[in-house]
Amino acid sequence: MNDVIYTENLTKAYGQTFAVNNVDLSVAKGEIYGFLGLNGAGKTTTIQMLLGMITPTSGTCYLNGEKVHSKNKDIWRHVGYMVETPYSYPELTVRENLDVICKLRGIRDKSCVDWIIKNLQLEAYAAKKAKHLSMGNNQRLGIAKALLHHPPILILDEPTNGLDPAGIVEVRQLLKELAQNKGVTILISSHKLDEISKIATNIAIIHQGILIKKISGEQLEKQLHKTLLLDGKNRLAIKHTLLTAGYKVTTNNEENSPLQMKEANAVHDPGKIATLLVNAGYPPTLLQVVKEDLEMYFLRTIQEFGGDQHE
Ligand SMILES: Nc1ncnc2c1ncn2[C@@H]1O[C@H](COP(=O)(O)OP(=O)(O)OP(=O)(O)O)[C@@H](O)[C@H]1O
Repeated sequence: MNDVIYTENLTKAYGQTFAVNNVDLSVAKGEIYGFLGLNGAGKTTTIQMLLGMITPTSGTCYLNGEKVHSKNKDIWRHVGYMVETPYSYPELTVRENLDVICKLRGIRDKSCVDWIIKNLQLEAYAAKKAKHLSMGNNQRLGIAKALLHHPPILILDEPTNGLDPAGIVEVRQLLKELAQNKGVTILISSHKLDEISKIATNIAIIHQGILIKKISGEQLEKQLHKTLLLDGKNRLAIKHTLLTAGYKVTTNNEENSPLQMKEANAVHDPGKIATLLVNAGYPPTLLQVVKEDLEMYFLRTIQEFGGDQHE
C-alpha cells in the first residue's frame, strides 16, 4: 500500500445513526486532500478515527501503512494535527505554549519555535498570553503546534476557522509550500468549497456519513457552475443589446436582482461583454463572475445521484 493516509470501510455508528458509513479514503504522499462536507456530514468523526481518538464501529485506518489503534503510539511522531478549536494553556504566552509542545514531543532543537513563529506571522504575539489572543490568532497557534515537529503527515480539521482573509491566504500558502516542497501529506477538512478548491490536489465530499464524490481539485474547479452577474442603469437596454449580439440572458424572479449569464462565452470572457456594453452606451455597474458554493454543488450532485435517499 503506497498511500500515506488510507481508510477501508470506515464506519462509526451512534445508535441508529451512521455518523460515518463505509468510507474509503486514500491519500498519496505530497497530496493536499480536501475533505468537504456540510455541518454534521461526518468530517470530524472521520478525523477522530484517523487520529485514534475514537474507535471505529467497523473498518480500519492506516497512516504510513500502519494500522491506527490505541497501542500503536509510535505513529503519532509522524503526524501533526489540529481538531476543531485548538486548546492552549491560557496563562502561558504563545512562545511558552510552543516550548511546552517541544518538551512534550521531545524536540531538542528549539529553532523550530522561531521558525514556526515567523512562518505563521506570530512574532507580534509571541509574548502575549494565549488567553488574550483573538480567535484567529488562537487558531494560528493551534496550527503552529501541529507543525512544530515538522511532521510528514498533517491532519487539520477546519484550520481556517476564525482567520481573517490575510490569515487564510498565509495558511493556504504555508500548506501549499509544505506539500509541494517538503512532500508533506495533508488532509484538511472544511465546509468551504471555494477555499478548498484553491489548494486541494484531490477532494472527497462526504454527505450524511457517505462519501458521495471523489474528484481532483482541477476537475472540481471545471465542474463548478459559474454565473456572470451584470447590471447597469438601463437594465432593459443592456438585456436587449446582449440578446441582439447573440448572448443568452436570464433574469431572476426576484425584483431588482441583476441579469444572469451562464453560457461559457460569457463567464469565460466578461471583458468582451463589458466592451460591447460600453460601446453601446450602456456601461455596466456590475460585472461579476460568481461560482457555485458547496451547498449548491451538493444539491446538484445529490440530484445527479438520484435525490436524497438518506434522510
Ligand atoms: N458522540 C456522538 N454521539 C452521537 N452522535 C454524534 C456524536 N458525534 C457526532 N455525532 C453525529 O454524527 C454526525 C457527524 O458529526 P461530525 O461532527 O463528524 O460532522 P462534521 O462534518 O464534522 O460537522 P461540522 O462541520 O459541524 O463540525 C452528526 O449527525 C453528529 O450529530
